[in-house]
Amino acid sequence: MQDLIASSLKYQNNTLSVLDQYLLPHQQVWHVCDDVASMRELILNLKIRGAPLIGLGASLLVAHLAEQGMAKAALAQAIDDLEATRPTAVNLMHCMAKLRIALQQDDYVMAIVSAAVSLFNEDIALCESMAKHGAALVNSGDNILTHCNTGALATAGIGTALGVIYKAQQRHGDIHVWVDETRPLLQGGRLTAFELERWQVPYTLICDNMAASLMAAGKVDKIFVGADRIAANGDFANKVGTYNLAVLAHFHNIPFYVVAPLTTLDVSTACGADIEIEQRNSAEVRGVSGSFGEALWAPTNAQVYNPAFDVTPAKLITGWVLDTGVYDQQQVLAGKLKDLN
Ligand SMILES: CSC[C@H]1O[C@H](OP(=O)(O)O)[C@H](O)[C@@H]1O
Repeated sequence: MQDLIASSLKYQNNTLSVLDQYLLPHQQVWHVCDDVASMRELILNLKIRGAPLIGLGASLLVAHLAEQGMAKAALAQAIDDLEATRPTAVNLMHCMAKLRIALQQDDYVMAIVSAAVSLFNEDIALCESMAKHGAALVNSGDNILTHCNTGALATAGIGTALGVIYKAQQRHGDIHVWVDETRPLLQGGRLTAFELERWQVPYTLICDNMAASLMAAGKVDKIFVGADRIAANGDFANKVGTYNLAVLAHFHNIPFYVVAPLTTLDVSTACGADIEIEQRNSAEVRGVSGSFGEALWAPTNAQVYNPAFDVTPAKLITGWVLDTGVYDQQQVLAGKLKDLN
């Protein structure tokens, strides 16, 4: 398989490597990955994360295993096991479905490698398209709020929502970004801040509970977020805390945009209530340190609720920025997204 290089995923000299996003920004550690168990561990612990990227990482691993001579039945099992790793982001299921089709071909090794390479290169192009459409919505001097991390670290290209912000800054040169730290795993404070510094985009880091007062003070002009799964009616699942922002934006009449590739649309899921929300372990909320895993701040036995995502209804969304264009609420509530699939 040809060399493929992205910000946090690379296939070089027949070796698949993943940049450990859990350790960023203070440590940059690349892990070589050559088996299903290690890819599952990397995905489960958000060392590789981001809806598009986990699908691409899993796909490149399957292609690598196919080239290494893994038997057809074992490849089918690998696809099943990888697909089962995290339930909410549909990109993983989309990629694994493509590989299952490739596995049925006579020359399934070539077909799987070709599919994995196409998925990777397509993602780069999808990011550019989303960024172009989304940047057209940004005005000079805008203060944009974003949540979690949706940049190059989470994709093979420049990102989804953060790709829009990057392209808008290239166009205007004078935007500012409010960065939600995004509890509990701090993808915003750790990863989005890291990327915006790299891109020299001015930003201010905030705690998630500060967004409301900034909106009340008129300091937020637009909100752009990513998505893990968009239902047929336009509802979408995204990092927990997104729904908070949508309700606040609606109250304060602030444009709220979701940015995702069309492949994040899952027309087989009718509405947001049908999206499975991944429940994660309590240690992430309690905070764990030290070799004994003692809680950093909450009592060790605290009861914890830790959904990784929440669902935002279509009625709170101003626009859906896809690689195919921007769709407003009237179009989506009239069923436009189903026509796109
Ligand atoms: C372009 S990434 C989309 C999506 O994935 C992130 O979730 P996680 O960090 O748990 O992988 C987050 O919800 C982003 O908006």
